[in-house]
Amino acid sequence: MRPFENPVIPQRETLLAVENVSLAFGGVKALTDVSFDIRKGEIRAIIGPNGAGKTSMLNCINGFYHPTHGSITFKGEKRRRMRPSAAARGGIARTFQNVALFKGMSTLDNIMTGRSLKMHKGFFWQMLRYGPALKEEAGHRRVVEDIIDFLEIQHIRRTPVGKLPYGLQKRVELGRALAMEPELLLLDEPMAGMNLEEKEDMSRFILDVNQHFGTTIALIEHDMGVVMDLSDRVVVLEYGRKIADGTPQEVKRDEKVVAAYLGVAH
Ligand SMILES: Nc1ncnc2c1ncn2[C@@H]1O[C@H](COP(=O)(O)OP(=O)(O)OP(=O)(O)O)[C@@H](O)[C@H]1O
Repeated sequence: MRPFENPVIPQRETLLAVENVSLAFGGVKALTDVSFDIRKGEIRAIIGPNGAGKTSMLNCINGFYHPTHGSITFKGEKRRRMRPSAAARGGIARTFQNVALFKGMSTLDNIMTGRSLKMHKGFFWQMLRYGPALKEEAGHRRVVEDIIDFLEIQHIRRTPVGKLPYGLQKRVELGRALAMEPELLLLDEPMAGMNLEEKEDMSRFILDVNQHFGTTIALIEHDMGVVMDLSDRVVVLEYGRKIADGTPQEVKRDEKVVAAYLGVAH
């Protein structure tokens, strides 16, 4: 049993609340009146068949898209519109369905880019390698080296990420998101394209991030085994609408969920 499910632990506070969110692209309704919450410290899965609106929902949460209707409240602050940079500064980091890294740069430098929002001495001073900027950079490097140790990728710290196998690129992307020291980490299909061993490694890192750093995690995942093993609660979308919400066990038994997945290959 995941610690979160222990009945003696009182219900955790809400970190993020999605309320009646709708999103349309012209005539296409990507999301219709979706509400759910993410509690502090939990792993929350967002699942559903292809085109259900999962990525659109993550994009609303981190400010890439602005809901046509509804609102998102993060740490008690309700926002109709939020820019991705403001979301990142506020503590929301994400990874993408297709790895989005600087392919020619090393693992170390890619993860270092995750620290840019934390840098007080601006780019200009960093370029001049001005004293205080150098001292600050050393501090950021220590954080990045800790993340590299944590993710067990010391052996590839100097390798350009474009030369790495896909599974390791996904791990570096996780490292870059962790470098932001997020309160809420959004993972868009973190296991996509991975073999079984890579999936097991990634699952272990996701659980470790959640348990050791207390990071709240929302993840989109198609592999049901992974969803059932990792998540505390699951929200299910179909055609842009929420059709179920509950523990993995509850959701698995839900007739609407079973029907939504019948005949859908995942
Ligand atoms: N930028 C966009 N412009 C137009 N339509 C879009 C855009 N982004 C998403 N959509 C549409 O919104 C709907 C939801 O798409 P979304 O990518 O959020 O689904 P998903 O559940 O993440 O799918 P998948 O599992 O295939 O990644 C789809 O009909 C999609 O075609």
